[in-house]
Amino acid sequence: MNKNIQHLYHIAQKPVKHILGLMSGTSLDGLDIALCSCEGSGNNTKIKVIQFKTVPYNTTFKNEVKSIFSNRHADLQKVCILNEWVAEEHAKIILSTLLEWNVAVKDVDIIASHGQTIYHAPKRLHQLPGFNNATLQIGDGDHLAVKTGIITISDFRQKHVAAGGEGAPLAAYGDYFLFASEKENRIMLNIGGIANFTFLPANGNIEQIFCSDTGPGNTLMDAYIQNNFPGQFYDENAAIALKGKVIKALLDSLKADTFFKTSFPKTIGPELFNLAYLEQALKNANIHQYSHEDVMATLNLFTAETIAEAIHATIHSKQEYTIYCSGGGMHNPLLMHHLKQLLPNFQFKTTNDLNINPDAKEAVLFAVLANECISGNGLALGKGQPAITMGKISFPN
Ligand SMILES: Nc1ncnc2c1ncn2[C@@H]1O[C@H](COP(=O)(O)OP(=O)(O)OP(=O)(O)O)[C@@H](O)[C@H]1O
Ligand SMILES: CC(=O)N[C@H]1[C@@H]2OC[C@@H](O2)[C@@H](O)[C@@H]1O[C@H](C)C(=O)O
Repeated sequence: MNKNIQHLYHIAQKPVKHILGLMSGTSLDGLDIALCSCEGSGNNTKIKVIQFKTVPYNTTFKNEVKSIFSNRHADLQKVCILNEWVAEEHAKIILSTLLEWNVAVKDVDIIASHGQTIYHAPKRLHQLPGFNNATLQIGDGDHLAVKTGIITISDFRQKHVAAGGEGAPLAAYGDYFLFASEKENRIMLNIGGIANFTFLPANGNIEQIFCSDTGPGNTLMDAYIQNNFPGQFYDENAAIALKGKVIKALLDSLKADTFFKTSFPKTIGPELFNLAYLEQALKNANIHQYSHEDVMATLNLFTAETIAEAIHATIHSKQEYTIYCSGGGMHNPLLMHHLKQLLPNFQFKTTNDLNINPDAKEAVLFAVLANECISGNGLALGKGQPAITMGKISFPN
């Protein structure tokens, strides 16, 4: 038997595995690294985050990835080169972080790497007859495995597309295993570049469980800041939005896209929600003069309203639900203020209350998916989400 298969077989049977979950999201702020201990699989999964860190990307990394990110006219040679380069950069970050944590490479069983999405093209976006949903993540797993010496599971989204999904959001699988409760109705709300939520009613009816994007999280706010406030990456503590007034006509125009009327589950990315989208909304609303502060105030409320409306559209009963927040947007005080106003009957907590650091949640999700890939079985959730295990396995030699 190939020694790698033998080694993997051994890992798959370990009562406790150490899995390094990696997420590089649409915000391009940094690489989230969560070292997790995983016990069991499926509904019996128990995860502890032993270490977590977001390693911020330097300007070169951001600029290189931005040159192709959600860009239909990207240079194909650049795409080819970056697929390898992103993995090399991630491998360097992993090795230096393990050193900093004093964790030996041999003590990590598996790397679970999301990679970097560079283009996400569900059918509703590309609308090309005869072509299916498609999504592309770079930072190839083979390079990570060879450079780190650790078995790597990567490219989780392709199987979801192959089995009839849109390749995202995948959070439902991890959210169900880690956070479903028989006592409490839960909504797991992640506000990253794009916002998404998982619906977890306490009735135990797996058919009802799904996860969907709601629209922009921070992506439009971040893009506007980066374009108009040189040197700033995001609206820290909503300092700029708090100085502005909402432009109602712009808000209505931003909300007019058919994405918001499409049924769940659905996904989207900065391929739609970008500065061109904002420009078009300004044009449609006939707005020619405005302050940056007013635009930021409007974008902030736009994010909040589209999240709240998606949650209202899902929950028809009078039952109580608790919203567990995660992702960088939960640190935006104005956004959270709006959400609490718009969803007055909901309790707000964070995944910290469920023992998972909210900034680490997505990296933990990929650790869970890798654990399922080697030790679990496919899971059928509701709304036609495919019953599959996900990820491709790369050996170091
Ligand atoms: N103090 C803060 N004030 C306002 N916004 C903040 C704050 N801290 C973080 N953010 C926002 O959170 C963003 C990062 O969020 P996160 O790391 O969850 O995104 P991501 O993982 O890249 O996204 P995705 O889940 O879409 O892939 C920042 O770009 C910023 O917009
Ligand atoms: C294609 C892609 O990378 N999508 C991401 C993105 O970031 C948030 C949202 O858009 C979500 O759909 C997804 O990530 C999370 C981890 C998911 O699949 O659940």
